[in-house]
Amino acid sequence: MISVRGLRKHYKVHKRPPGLKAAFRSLFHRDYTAVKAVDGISFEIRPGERVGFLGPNGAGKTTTLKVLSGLLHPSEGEVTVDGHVPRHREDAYLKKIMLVMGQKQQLLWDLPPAETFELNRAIYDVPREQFKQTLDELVALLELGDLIQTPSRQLSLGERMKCELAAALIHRPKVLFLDEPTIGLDVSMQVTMRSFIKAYTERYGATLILTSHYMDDVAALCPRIIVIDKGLLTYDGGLDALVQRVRPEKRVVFRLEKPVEAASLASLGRVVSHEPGSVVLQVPPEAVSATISRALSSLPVTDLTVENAPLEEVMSELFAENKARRAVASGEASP
Ligand SMILES: Nc1ncnc2c1ncn2[C@@H]1O[C@H](COP(=O)(O)OP(=O)(O)OP(=O)(O)O)[C@@H](O)[C@H]1O
Repeated sequence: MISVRGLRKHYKVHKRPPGLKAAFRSLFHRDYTAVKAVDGISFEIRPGERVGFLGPNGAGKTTTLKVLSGLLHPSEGEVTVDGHVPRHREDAYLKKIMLVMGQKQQLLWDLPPAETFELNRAIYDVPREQFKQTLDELVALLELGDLIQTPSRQLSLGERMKCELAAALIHRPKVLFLDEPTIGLDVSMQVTMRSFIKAYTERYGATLILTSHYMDDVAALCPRIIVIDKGLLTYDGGLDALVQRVRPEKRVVFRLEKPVEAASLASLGRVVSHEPGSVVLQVPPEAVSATISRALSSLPVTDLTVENAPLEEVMSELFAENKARRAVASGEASP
C-alpha cells in the first residue's frame, strides 16, 4: 500500500551571520546550507496497517508525512501510495488520502463546521447519499450533535479537533496521515479521539500513519512502530518487541495493606517508587516469580500487577541510545 525507498528530503536554508553589514552583504551574496530533514529512509506498509511514526523533535516525521501526502517533493528516492506517486497530486489520489495536522486547521473560522463539510463534499465530489450517511456516522461516533452548527471560532480546542477529523473523513479516505491529532486535548478527549480513529480504520480497512508525542495514542492504536531520528530510520517493528529490546525489565506493582520500611524492600529489587499504600519494583523478567513469592511472604500485599516499563521511558531511552551512538560515530570520524 505504502512504499518508501531511499527517501531524502533536504531543505536549502539561507544562513547569514547577525548584523547590518552581513544583512547588506546577503543582498548580493547568499550562503546556503542543507538541512537533512529526511536522509534516506525506506519502509513498506501493508493495507489496513496502523503504524506509529515516532521520533524526537525535529526527527523528520512531519516532513515525511508531507512527502507522502504530496505537499513536498522528495529530494531523492521513490514513494508510492496505493499505486500513486504522491507528488503528482492526482485527483484520484487526493480522494484516497487525508492529512490532519494537530496544529493546523481547515475549518472555516467564522462558519459552522457543517459548512466546511459541505465544501469538502463538493471538492471531493462525494455523492449526496453517501455524504449524508458518512456525516450521520461521524456525528454519532464523535458525538458532535449541535456542534456542527456552531461557528468554529466558538468551539473549544477538543470540539474543534473532533470536527477537523470529521471534515477530513467526509470523503472516506483509505489512507490516514495523522500528525499529532490529540495535541493539547484533555485526557478524556484523547481517549474519544483514539477510539474513534481505531473504529474508523477497522470499519473501512483504512491504513494509518500516526505521529504523536503521547505514547498512550501509540499504545492504543499502533501494533507496529517506525522510529526516525535525525532523518534516519532507527527502528521498524513491533511495539512489544521494541519494549523487550530496550527495557526488558518488568515492573511489579504491589498494593500494601499498611506502610512498610524502605529497608525491607532493598533485597527484593530496584525500588522505582515507594508510597505508604504501594511499592513498585523493577526486576529482570526471569526474577519476577521469585520476587513475587519473596514479597508475598515478607510484605502486607493486598494486590499486585506485573507491567512493562512506561512507553515514554522506553522511547526516551531509545532516543538517548541513538544520541550516544551518534556522538561515538562523530568522535570516531573526527581526527
Ligand atoms: N521548511 C523548512 N525549511 C527548512 N528546514 C525545515 C523546514 N521544515 C522543517 N525543517 C527542518 O527539518 C527538520 C525536520 O523537521 P520536521 O518538522 O519534519 O520534524 P518532526 O519530526 O516533525 O518534529 P516535531 O516532533 O518537532 O514536530 C528539522 O530540523 C526542521 O528544523
